[in-house]
Amino acid sequence: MVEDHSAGTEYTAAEYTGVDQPEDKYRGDGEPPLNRYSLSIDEQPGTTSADLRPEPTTDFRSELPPAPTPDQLDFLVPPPAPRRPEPETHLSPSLPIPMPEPLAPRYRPVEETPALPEQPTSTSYFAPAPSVAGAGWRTDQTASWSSDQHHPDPEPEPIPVEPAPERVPEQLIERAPEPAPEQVASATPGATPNTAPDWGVSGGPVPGPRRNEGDGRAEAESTIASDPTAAPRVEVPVRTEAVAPVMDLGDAWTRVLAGLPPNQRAWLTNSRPVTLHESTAIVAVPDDFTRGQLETRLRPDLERILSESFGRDIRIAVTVDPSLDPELQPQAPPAPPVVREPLRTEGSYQPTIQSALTDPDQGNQQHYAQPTPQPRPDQAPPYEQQQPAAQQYAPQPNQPFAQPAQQPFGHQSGPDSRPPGAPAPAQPATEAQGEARLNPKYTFETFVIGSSNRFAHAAAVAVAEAPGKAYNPQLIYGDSGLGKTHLLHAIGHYVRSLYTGARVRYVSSEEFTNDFINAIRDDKASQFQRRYRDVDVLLIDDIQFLEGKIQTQEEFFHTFNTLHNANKQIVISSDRAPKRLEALEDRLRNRFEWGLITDIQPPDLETRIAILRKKAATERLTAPPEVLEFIASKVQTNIRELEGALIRVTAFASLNRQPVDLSLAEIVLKDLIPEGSKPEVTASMIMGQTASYFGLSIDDLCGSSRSRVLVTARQIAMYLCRELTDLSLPKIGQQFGGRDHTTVMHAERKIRQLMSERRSVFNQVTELTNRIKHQAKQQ
Ligand SMILES: Nc1ncnc2c1ncn2[C@@H]1O[C@H](COP(=O)(O)OP(=O)(O)OP(=O)(O)O)[C@@H](O)[C@H]1O
Repeated sequence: MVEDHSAGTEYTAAEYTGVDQPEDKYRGDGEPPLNRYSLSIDEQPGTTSADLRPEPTTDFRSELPPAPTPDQLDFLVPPPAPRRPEPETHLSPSLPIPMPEPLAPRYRPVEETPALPEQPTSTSYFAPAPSVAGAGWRTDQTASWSSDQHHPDPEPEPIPVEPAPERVPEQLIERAPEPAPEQVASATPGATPNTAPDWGVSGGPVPGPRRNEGDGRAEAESTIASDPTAAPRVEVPVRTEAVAPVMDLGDAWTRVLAGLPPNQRAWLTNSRPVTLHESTAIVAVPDDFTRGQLETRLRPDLERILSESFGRDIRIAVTVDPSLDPELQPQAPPAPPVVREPLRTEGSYQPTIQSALTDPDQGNQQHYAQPTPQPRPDQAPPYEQQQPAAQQYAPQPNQPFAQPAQQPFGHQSGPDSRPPGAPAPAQPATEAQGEARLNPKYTFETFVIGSSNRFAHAAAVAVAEAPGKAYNPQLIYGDSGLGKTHLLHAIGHYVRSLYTGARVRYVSSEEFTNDFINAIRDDKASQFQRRYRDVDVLLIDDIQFLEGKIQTQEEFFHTFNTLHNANKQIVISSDRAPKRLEALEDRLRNRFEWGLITDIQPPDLETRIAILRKKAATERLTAPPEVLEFIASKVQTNIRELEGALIRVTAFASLNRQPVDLSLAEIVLKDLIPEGSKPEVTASMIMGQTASYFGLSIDDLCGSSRSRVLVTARQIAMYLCRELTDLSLPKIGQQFGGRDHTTVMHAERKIRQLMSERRSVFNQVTELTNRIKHQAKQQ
């Protein structure tokens, strides 16, 4: 069954082929023959939202959230009301989806939840959590902020080693019996030996609770240490006999430089320590590649030396500051597009996706034009600033999910402390739009429903209609390219169209991580918290990216709790079911299972055809039905790849000034989709083939050179990774020297565009695809 909400009705065979054809029931047990445009329906026109509920026999999948254990509820203050009765959380595939209930908060609404600033600051990274089972910081030395995705390069590129600025005498590092007097003096400027400064330790036992000295900071370690029930810490030995503790990150950094072997120290040539916040040392590096090296290869040694220097556990967080790159400085254009720079906090805050979509150098903004014709000024502003959401995305009357009318979003109690029914605080439309950061193309109207995504879609609609009430959180998982991001954005648009002033924020987990690091670095904790906690709906994409990032998980845990306690909606996407997110903390995974988990499966043939048809219409690509069906029959698992195939076919026709027909499509797709089982293509195959095709090295592809040939080669390789592998954007970015995911997004768009404009690029992509697939088949 395939539905298209853009017209408020479903696709019918007649609509698709232009002739009247009898409706055909979707069989569900196989795919219809190719010579039949059997976009069958089983619903009648005039469908309402109730019709979006899945039929009892559809193959949607849900996971039954387990009942919470008492310790999961302990942290809630006030103690939670009894959890919702079973039927509401334990969905059975054989039941229709329960539609949102008017008042079904999971927990008794907090009477007067204090506004955020008054909240006990001990519920966040910036002030540690109360002592809760499982809520303490992990202190084992293997804990790290970075993903466990290691960069594949075996060794760093040889970089001329510069002498360390100040070499600390060997004996101070290894076994100095007593701190050298001058060392102590420099390490504790203005401090008496007995004074425990904010960050430091005196070398004695771990101090007891020592909190809130007026600046909102906290010592998580102290909290844990004072809690006799806390898990034993894996201590970095406080080597007061061997190493004089330092109080200053600069001094500690000097020891780091002195203590590393030359090949490792080379990576720090242009790096600089920024600040020490609690147990986290922020280090700035010039580029993402170096960041990758620090986060993977150098991390153990860096953290060991820093921990020894301070006499307590120190972890590093690495941030990118391109101004540290001496090569880039003279070439910097007046207003360079920030592609690889992660999110910054206040002031220089750059919504990464926004910049990628709207930056003239980063692709075609028209590409993201609102698909539904909108009255637009000649000079269209960035999409976030186009119109108030209520006008822009107001659902059409015949849309089945257009049930609630526009209403203020403020009827729930929570940290915003708005009285029930009070209108939302005045919020400039442009600001609200910018905050949400939604791609206007990803709406429910442009989302094609089939049996593979019906449940996820229906739940998403329900969540958008009753945020914080229907299912909270909602978690959507599925393989790459199946529409998770699309659904998240669609929820955001729809909420904003239904509730005036609703504060919606979309963020990828990678951006959340970068934002968090930068907030610590810049001491902008409260802005960070406001950004993610003062929202009505938080949409967080690709949560698997948080795996292994212990402190970001910690912060997200508190963000989640704050929002959930206030009945604010959280929607999460993941490439796996929560149970399989092994490197996420249990308490987070448990919380993900509180709400509703829906998966998205690869679409069936009918849905694929409908998606192609929709894509062709929105991109104004002309392709006859038999070509769409041919493409849909060839590309079966990934919708992004499906769209890519359509683009290749139409680009080829456009370059050759030929009509798009079946024979042309066969030629173009012959090598793109080989017969038989799909060979597994890996990123390293793509990078290897691309490098040799262009006469480059893999290091060139990963490096920072921006020569024209290199940029094109790199972008083609990224495009092919996106099209031929299941790797997510951040993972592809990692492969290419730790680049930001927006760089990959940009590359994908750029190559799609260039393929239809430049024959050379089209040929290069085609030839490379052939070579890569050929190699994959051999293996
Ligand atoms: N049901 C659908 N109807 C229309 N377009 C779809 C549908 N599902 C996916 N798409 C399109 O496929 C492309 C990939 O989807 P999306 O980016 O949402 O996938 P994803 O699951 O988030 O992938 P990843 O995990 O790799 O980020 C997008 O252009 C999206 O609009």
